[in-house]
Amino acid sequence: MSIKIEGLTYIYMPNTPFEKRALDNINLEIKDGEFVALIGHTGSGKSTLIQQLNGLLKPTSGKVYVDGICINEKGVNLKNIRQKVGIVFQYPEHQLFEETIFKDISFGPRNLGLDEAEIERRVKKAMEIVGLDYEKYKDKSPFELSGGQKRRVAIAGVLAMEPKVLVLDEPTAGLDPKGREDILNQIKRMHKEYKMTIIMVSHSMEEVAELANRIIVLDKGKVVIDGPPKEVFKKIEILERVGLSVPQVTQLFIRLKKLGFEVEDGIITVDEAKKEILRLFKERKI
Ligand SMILES: Nc1ncnc2c1ncn2[C@@H]1O[C@H](COP(=O)(O)OP(=O)(O)OP(=O)(O)O)[C@@H](O)[C@H]1O
Repeated sequence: MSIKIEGLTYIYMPNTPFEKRALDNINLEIKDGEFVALIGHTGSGKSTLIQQLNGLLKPTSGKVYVDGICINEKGVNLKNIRQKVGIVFQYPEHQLFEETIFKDISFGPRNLGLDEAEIERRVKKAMEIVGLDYEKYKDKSPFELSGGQKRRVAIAGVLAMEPKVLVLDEPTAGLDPKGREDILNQIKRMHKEYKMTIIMVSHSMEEVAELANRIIVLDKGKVVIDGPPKEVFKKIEILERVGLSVPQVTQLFIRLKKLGFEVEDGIITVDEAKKEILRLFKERKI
């Protein structure tokens, strides 16, 4: 299922002194199965853009197509679109409210009017994807859990709608390193095993280098770079101009090269760095 964005502009509070052009003529196509990272400095328009993907915000001008359907036309069933494109907002655990984890995760499917067996199947599957044991947790209160676990329950609530595209707005914000790693591993699984299309907003270049197949860089509501991580992280000058950087290992290898070591270009993950350092040792270049 693809998402296509044509000439999308969005202005907050138009024709007032507070008018703000948050998105400025965005053109994009996101294909089935992609893992896209959306990065950009604070205020660059990332959250505004993702809210356009399921019709939560309506374009000032331009169009958004989901699965070939223009979602901005009158009469479009937005409930249907929101089932296909699930959004996990920042700190989604703040929206947990039911007394048990089962009830919380089943809230969306129940609203769809599904029968009890189907609701249970979906809750079980969603909990499995986020790594929460169904029998152990289903009757517990979500408020008894750790921060990372609460977030997983919240994500499971969106997964229970069985979206084709999952949009995550800074899914690791505020978590400790273990919580971060767990959530990232689960997102990786959703993409690999469950074949979901993932769009992830992140401030961490390390996370993005590790996970995404494609990076879209926003600045002042415009797309300034769009490409595979290795290509994007070569454009250091543009990234710095828009207040971003490259992963720390990339910075390290750029310095090693400047110092005269014969290192490969385009090292962006810790794993690649490890292999490259081992190669240098083997070939006695360090
Ligand atoms: N409800 C709103 N009313 C008016 N202006 C807004 C509103 N929401 C966002 N903006 C403005 O629109 C621009 C884009 O904001 P947006 O939240 O989309 O950026 P962002 O890249 O998601 O930032 P962050 O990384 O801080 O979440 C900013 O200048 C912001 O101040």
